Amino acid sequence: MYIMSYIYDESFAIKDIKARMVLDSRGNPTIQVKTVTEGLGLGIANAPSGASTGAHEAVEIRDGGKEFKGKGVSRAVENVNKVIAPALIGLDSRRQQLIDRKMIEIDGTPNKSRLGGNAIVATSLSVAKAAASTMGLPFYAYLGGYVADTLPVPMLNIINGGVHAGNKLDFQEFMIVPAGFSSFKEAIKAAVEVYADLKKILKEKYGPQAINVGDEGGYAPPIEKVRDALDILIQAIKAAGYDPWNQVVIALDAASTQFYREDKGVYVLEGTEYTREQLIDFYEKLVSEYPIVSIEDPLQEEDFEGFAEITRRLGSKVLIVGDDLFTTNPARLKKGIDLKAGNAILVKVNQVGTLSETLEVLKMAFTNGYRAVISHRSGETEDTSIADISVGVGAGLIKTGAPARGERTAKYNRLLEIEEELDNPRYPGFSALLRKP
Ligand SMILES: O=C(O)[C@@H](CO)OP(=O)(O)O
Ligand SMILES: [Mg+2]
Repeated sequence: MYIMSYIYDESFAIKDIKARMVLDSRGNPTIQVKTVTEGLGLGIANAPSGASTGAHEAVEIRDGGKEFKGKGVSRAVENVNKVIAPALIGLDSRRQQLIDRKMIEIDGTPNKSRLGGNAIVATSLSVAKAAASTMGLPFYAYLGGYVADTLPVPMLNIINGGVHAGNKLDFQEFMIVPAGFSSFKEAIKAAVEVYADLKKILKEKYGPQAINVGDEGGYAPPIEKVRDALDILIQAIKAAGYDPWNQVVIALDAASTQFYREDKGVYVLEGTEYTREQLIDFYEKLVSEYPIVSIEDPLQEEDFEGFAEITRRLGSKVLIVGDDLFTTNPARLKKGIDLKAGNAILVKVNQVGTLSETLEVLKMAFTNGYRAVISHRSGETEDTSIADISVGVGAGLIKTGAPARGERTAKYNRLLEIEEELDNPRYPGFSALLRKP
C-alpha cells in the first residue's frame, strides 16, 4: 500500500463502491454512487444532468433503446460496479487526485465517453465525501479546513425561459441576487419574499397559469420579452420591500447558444436577428437601465472573441460568466484567460467530470482574477455536494435555482445548516458590483 504524504491509516482505504439508479428532478434516471471506507466512512453522491449542455462537456452514458425512453443508466451503473470499483477498492480515499486520474486513465477518452461522465462524477464526489466522513468532518471542512467560513451569495433563478420552460422567453434564466445582506439566512429570507411577491404579481397580471414553474423552480409565465421579465422582477423586489440596486439585484443566463443560428451566424432574439455587435449593444443598454450584476453566456459557446469584446465593454460593471463557453474545462478556461474572454466562470463538477479537475479549474480562475459561480444543473437530485463545495472553496457565489422544488431547496437548506454550524460564518455579499441607478 501507498502511504506518501498521508499518515498511513487503514480506515481511509476504500472498502466498497456501489452504483445504482435513482431518478432526477425531470423524472429521468441518473446514477448514485456510495463509497464506504474501512473505517466505515460513507459518501453518497448523485450525478446531475443538464438540458442546455455545452458541446465540450463530459459525456453522459445513457442506454438508449426503449426502456426509460432511452435514458436508462444501467451501462453507467455497470461501469462503476464492474470497472471503476475494482480499480479503486483498497486505495486511500483521501488521494483524490490519484483516484480521479485513475478513472480518467481507464476511460481513455478526452470527454469521458467510455466510462461515462455521469459514472465518473458520482464516483469522484462519493469518494471525497467518504474520506470526509471517515475523518469525521463535514464535506466543506474536508475541502477547505477552518478557512472555509464563507457562505456564497446565491443567484436564484425565479423566472425560467429557454429550454427550461414552455414559454417564449429566449433568455434561459432571470435570477435575483440577494447581495446586500449580512448573513445567508437574511439573504434567503429576502429571496423567498421576492419569490412570493413575484407569484402574486404574475397571477394578477397574466392569470393563474403564469405561476406554473420551469425545471429550476422559477415561474414560467407567458412573457416573451426580456425587458418585460426584468420589469416584473424589479416590481417584485420593490413589492417585497427591498432596494433593487443595493439589496436584491439581478443576474441573467442568456444561454445564447440556444438562440444562435449557426448557419446564418446570427442570434434570433424575440423574433429579430442580431449580429454579435448588435447583441452586445442590447446587453449594454440593459446593464445601463437595470441593476444587472452578472450575465452568463451572453454569446454562443465558441465565440471567445465576442466574449473578449463584451468583457472589454461591460466587464468593469458586471460579471461576464462563461458556462457553455468554458464547460469547467481547464484548457478552455486557459484560452479564455489568454484572450481576456469573460471575467467569471460557471463551475459544474459534472461538466468536467471529476472533483480534482474542478478544483484545478477553480484554482486557475482565482489566480487569474476570475470569479467563480458554483452551479447546479437543470436536472438535479437531493444531493447537496455543491453547497459544501461552494463553502469549501470559498467561491463566494452559487447558482442553484428558485427557493422552491426540493432538489433546489436541498442546497439552500444545506447552506442554512452550514451557516449555523460555523463558529464565525461570513457573508461578504457582493458590494463590488452594486451600482447606483
Ligand atoms: O445553463 C445553465 O447554467 C444550467 C443550469 O442552470 O442549465 P443546464 O443544466 O440545463 O445546462
Ligand atoms: Mg448556463
